[in-house]
Amino acid sequence: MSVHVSQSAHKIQLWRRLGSVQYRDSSLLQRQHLSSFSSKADRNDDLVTLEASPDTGVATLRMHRSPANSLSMEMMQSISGAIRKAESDRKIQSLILTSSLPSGIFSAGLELTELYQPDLARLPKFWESFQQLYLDLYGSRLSTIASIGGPAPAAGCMLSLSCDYRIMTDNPKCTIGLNESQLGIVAPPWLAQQYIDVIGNRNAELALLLGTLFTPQQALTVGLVDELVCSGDSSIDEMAQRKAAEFIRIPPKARVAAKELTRGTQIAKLSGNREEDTEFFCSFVTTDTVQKTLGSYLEMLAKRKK
Ligand SMILES: CCCCC/C=C\CCC/C=C/CC(=O)SCCNC(=O)CCNC(=O)[C@H](O)C(C)(C)COP(=O)(O)OP(=O)(O)OC[C@H]1O[C@@H](n2cnc3c(N)ncnc32)[C@H](O)[C@@H]1OP(=O)(O)O
Repeated sequence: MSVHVSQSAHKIQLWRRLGSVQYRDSSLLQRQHLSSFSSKADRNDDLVTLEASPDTGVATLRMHRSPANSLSMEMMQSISGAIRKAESDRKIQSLILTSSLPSGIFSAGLELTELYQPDLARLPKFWESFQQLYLDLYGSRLSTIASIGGPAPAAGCMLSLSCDYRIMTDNPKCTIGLNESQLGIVAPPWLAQQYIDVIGNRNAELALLLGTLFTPQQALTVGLVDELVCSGDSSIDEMAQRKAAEFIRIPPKARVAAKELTRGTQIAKLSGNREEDTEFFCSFVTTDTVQKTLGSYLEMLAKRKK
């Protein structure tokens, strides 16, 4: 245990050195005015919808935080709340996670305004909500199916990695992967581990280094998604329902125990390390270097749109 703590302390020092100046005051970072990236807190009440069908045992969780289902703190809390609500209904055995945005975007990952020029009081709570969402979804007793009808970068990819099965629309414009390195940041260890577990060490190593966003065909080849549906085909929902029914046919206790076999260790690891993980994140993301890179990335996104 003491070895583990001192190694982690060493890692924190390393990240601090990577960012040349420690972020202390938001005024230090007010270089650019990015008017389109200014929102922080949003209303908790209309970000997701949960539709439970006791007859089939399947619940569908639809995300609709416009414009891109990016994960603000409230959005993550809403998704976590909906997962727990579905779990509390003993008739429900399966959960389909999908987006109901007209654009089809599954999720654009973490809300970048939470990371750029962050509210320092909110930042640890934001990260804890991200950890909690991972724990709730990855550790759910329900069989979980991600129905991915659009792009799923970074934490959007994490949402799908935390499910038991991933179905994606076969549209080359819809990409998926952990692209954090392109933003000058890095996925937390528990998210990187999910990637390694799903696509294997070598694929994950390369993809994490390069920040690769896989097309659906590439994602299928590396095993990042399990099945593709022809673009424009509305049957992605039907396929998700069919898969859910297949999982439901497995006796629940055996299904949950099988899941525990492969996920229990990672879940216990983060559960016992949340404070340190949060401290690490806050000190890393607030370094001047990371803030500068995030600022440039946001500008690039805004320019690309124009
Ligand atoms: C133990 C310690 C840990 C150590 C590590 C510490 C720290 C780092 C860990 C941090 C982990 C981060 C994980 C993340 O999730 S970071 C977020 C990464 N996300 C992205 O890179 C996605 C960026 N977005 C896109 O690529 C595209 O928007 C798209 C999702 C592919 C959709 O493209 P398109 O259909 O063309 O739509 P637009 O680009 O026009 O976007 C529509 C709309 O949405 C806004 N937006 C998009 N993404 C985000 C976002 N992530 N946050 C906030 N807002 C976003 C975009 O600006 C447009 O807005 P407007 O319509 O208002 O202009």
